[in-house]
Amino acid sequence: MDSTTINVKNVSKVYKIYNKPQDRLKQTLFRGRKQYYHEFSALKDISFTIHRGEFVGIIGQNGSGKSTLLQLIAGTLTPSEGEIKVNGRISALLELGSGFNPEFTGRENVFLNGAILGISRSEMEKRYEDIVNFADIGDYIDQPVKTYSSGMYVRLAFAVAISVDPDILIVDEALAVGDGRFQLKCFERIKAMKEAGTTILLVSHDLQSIRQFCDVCYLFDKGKLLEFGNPNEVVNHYTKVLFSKEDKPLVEVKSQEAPSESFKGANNNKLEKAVQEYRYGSQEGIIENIEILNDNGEPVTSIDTCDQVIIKMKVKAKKNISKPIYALTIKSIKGLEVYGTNSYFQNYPFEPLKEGEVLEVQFIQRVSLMPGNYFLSFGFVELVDGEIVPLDRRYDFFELKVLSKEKDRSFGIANLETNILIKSPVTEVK
Ligand SMILES: Nc1ncnc2c1ncn2[C@@H]1O[C@H](COP(=O)(O)OP(=O)(O)OP(=O)(O)O)[C@@H](O)[C@H]1O
Repeated sequence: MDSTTINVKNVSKVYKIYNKPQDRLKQTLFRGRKQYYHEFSALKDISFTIHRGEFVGIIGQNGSGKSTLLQLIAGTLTPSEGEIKVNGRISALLELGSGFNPEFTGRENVFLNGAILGISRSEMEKRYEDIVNFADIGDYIDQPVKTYSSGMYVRLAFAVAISVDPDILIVDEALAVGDGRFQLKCFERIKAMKEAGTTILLVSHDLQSIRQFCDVCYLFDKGKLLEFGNPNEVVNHYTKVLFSKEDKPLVEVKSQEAPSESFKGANNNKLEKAVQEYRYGSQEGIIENIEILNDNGEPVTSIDTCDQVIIKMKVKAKKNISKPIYALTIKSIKGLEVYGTNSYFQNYPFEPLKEGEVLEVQFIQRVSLMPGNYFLSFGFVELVDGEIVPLDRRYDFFELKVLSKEKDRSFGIANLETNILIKSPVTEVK
């Protein structure tokens, strides 16, 4: 069976922008003899294929075209050029306000949505209790939707969207409106749907969720698909897009051309670098060298859980830097940010650097992490007019192996080293 669920081929979307509402009317009257609008390309020649059961994350800055794309796939917009083929039933949670009639009650909207998706009333009645339980909005279900808070609205919209057994579930940022507990419940449900073969498209500015849940991530910028692939890598690249300025684009440094690469590991062997190291920055200051040493001052690539390491980072200023900041982030192998800190967050006073100056920064770190592999990222940035300017960022530079000390089968990410005391029963005195 063909596993293709969505095929987008050379799709562009052009919006007509009218300066004044009356221009739209004039345009109709003059029937093209004069143009009262200008065109704006929201999506430019986009092509990709999504396969059955994929969990796709879509990211990009405001206005990059994400919602337009989802609406095109959902069929609520038509492309100006190109073709979209969708295989299966789509259930879409697009922007708030779409999908429900505000004058109808929650209950009425549930059945209305079912009908729109071609589900009979009797079938919807069978699902109704589940929907109400998931939404958990109490008596509001019998109130007009226009009286709902945005949180209540999302709860009901999500409950309906998942109840219709879609082949493709599209979620446009809507979850961000719900409270934390509800978001978690939604993600749990989305994961279960994915396991069952549903294809999921999620637009989100929550990069942690994208890293954690998605199989593949698409990055849009100014209407173009910049890249797609491994969520961790694409999210890393996205931070570069976010920090780049029109007048001062940041440089991407490929590992092989990285300046004075002298990273040393155990036995002084040159270490195998984390495959997906991603490096960028203005390069007006560089991270020259990083060493991870154990308590005995020996370079290590693996340590026991809860051991302390000293991470030495050598940086070089290529210009005068008045407010330098030094940063460390630890991520799990699945991309979850376990911990991040920097000298600024820790209120370390700024010590200006002169051009050519070389400095060693030490992160003294107890690694209270459960056994597993973790990525370490490093940053050398500058604060300019209250804004962070990346000089040299080295994401996922190093993969650290944390080993178990004894036969401890505790689980989780943080090793909080609980001591369990079991006391013999206390006999009560009558
Ligand atoms: N109906 C419309 N008419 C004219 N321009 C539009 C219309 N809808 C969207 N646009 C423009 O198209 C561009 C892409 O918008 P879109 O909503 O798809 O971006 P987005 O990536 O979803 O942004 P956000 O993260 O802010 O939701 C924006 O510049 C927006 O102003």
